[in-house]
Amino acid sequence: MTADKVGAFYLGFDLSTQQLKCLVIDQNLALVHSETIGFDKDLSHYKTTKGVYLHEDGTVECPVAMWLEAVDLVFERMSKHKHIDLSLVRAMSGSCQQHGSVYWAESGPGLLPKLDSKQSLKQQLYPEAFSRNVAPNWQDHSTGEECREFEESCGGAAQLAQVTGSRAHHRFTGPQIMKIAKKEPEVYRATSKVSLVSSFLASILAGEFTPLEEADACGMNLYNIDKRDYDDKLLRNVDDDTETLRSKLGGPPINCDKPAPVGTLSPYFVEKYGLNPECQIFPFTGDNLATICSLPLQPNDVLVSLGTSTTILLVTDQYHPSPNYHLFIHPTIPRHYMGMICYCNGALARERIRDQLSETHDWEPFNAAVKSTTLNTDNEIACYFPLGEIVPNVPSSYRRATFAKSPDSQEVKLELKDAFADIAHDAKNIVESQALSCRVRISPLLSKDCADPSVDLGDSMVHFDCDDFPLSEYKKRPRRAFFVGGASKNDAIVERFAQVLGATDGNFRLETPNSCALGGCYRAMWSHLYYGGLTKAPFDNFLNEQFRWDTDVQSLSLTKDKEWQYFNNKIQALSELEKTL
Ligand SMILES: Nc1ncnc2c1ncn2[C@@H]1O[C@H](COP(=O)(O)OP(=O)(O)O)[C@@H](O)[C@H]1O
Ligand SMILES: O=C(CO)[C@@H](O)[C@H](O)COP(=O)(O)O
Repeated sequence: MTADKVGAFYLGFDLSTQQLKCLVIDQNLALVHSETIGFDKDLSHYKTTKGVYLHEDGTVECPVAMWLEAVDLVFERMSKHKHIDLSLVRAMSGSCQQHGSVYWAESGPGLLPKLDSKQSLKQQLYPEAFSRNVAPNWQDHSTGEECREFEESCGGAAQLAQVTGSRAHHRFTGPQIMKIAKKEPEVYRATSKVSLVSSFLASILAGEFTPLEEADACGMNLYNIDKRDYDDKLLRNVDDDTETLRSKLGGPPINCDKPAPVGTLSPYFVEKYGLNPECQIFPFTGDNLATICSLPLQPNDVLVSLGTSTTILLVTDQYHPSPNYHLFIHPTIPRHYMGMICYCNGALARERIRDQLSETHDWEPFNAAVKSTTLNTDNEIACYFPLGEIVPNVPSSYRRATFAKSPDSQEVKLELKDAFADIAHDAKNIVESQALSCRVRISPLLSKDCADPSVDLGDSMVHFDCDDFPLSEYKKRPRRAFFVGGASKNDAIVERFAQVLGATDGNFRLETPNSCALGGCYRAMWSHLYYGGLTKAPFDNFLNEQFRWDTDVQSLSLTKDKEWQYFNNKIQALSELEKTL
């Protein structure tokens, strides 16, 4: 690239529920250092449990002062590190837990530019700068009433999803602010500005109040994605005076189409920790949105996170909202969205079957069944939901069936079963059906040109979630699939998922506990270079070229067409089976 990059560092933060993490990368995208402040351990005087206060009524919140202390502590530790010259940091960005909100008092934003480096952030900002000492956390589930009102005001869950990318959720910021306006009216009145956790941290670092970032603002149930503006009908759920609320929200969110700094680093950090006064602060976003920036994900690529839950993140140009998943504006690729599908029943459901095959909780018998080519499950389909499921939205349930296609009508007939021949069938079927559920849910989000022209699926209709689809919808295949999370180290599970999803341009596995903070580093670096005219490459091309493919991901085998086509036959059966739930 250019000489300007020589000796440059970029910082990526992640202010999550349990910790504040800061990663340092160099100009070659190599990780140079990582610093973590664990809230329960390093700031134990706040007496949080896993970073939060849990209340009996379902309220979950985090102390804002703890975050201020964590920011000073992370810089203090990094400044003592011999190998990191903080004056070489050119830019910072990062991510934070989504949906959480911080409430500034009238005097709060004005205090930010005047911070004295001889005192701490907490001494100078807390409690005066805030109208509320605690911030609602995404685990809060105390806003059932508010969610109902949000959906009713819009005509229902599907309509709210159409406008904002998601139906109403307890954790989303709109219902949370509504609850505070209703139940703590004096606090709401005393609030001059509301930040998301992401814009709060960006404001602290920039030393001035910073508006919300547009991609993260999609997690509020307040932002009209089509109009790219707050929706007055939805704002009225919180405050009849929508202009007042717009002002509290800090005006229009920061547009993600082109990178621009929200400011340069506050003199507070420059003087106190020896950072560069020209260091740029670029917008911060939500953790999932930053995760897609940690990989060279391009349109129609999919990230499959096989953690406790299964979460699919996907880059799409198709705005096809559903009450069962989320769409957010993409933080770095213009005219694109991030689709996020969360399943409750991932690893724990698989573990139950594993344990029926092995008293010692060994994955080997489970894996042998998943990989078996002789165990015949061709006409079997099943759903395993020990927990109520989000997609499809059903209570805890198990269903097993065999199926047959009637030769004349193309219809699929199910025969429900209490059990299959043995548990090995369940092992194979659970992995296949979890993956098939992902395949049918991501298809409507893939571009039309992802359809495989060599495949004819017929004209039958199927039903998933709130929509009827022609079977031809499922000719689409993602471009590349990236696997992360605990179960991604299991070859049998990953290979089966890869076969069912059918990515055309490769399957990859990566092991990193740092995704969102790393996404912040990459966004900081690309934004700095793009804004300074040092690269013209869009974010996805830039990362695709610069990415450390040799060291940071493992390339898995390509999906064979035949293996993918095998599962075409089970789509109608899954649709019929879900109708029985
Ligand atoms: N070798 C393995 N095979 C299958 N699953 C595994 C394996 N190792 C870990 N897992 C699964 O990974 C899950 C945890 O995933 P992880 O990403 O670490 O958690 P979290 O989502 O809580 O961050 C466990 O519940 C376990 O079922
Ligand atoms: O609510 C969501 C996404 O909608 C969660 O993914 C939180 O954003 C998780 O935050 P962490 O504590 O994991 O950072």
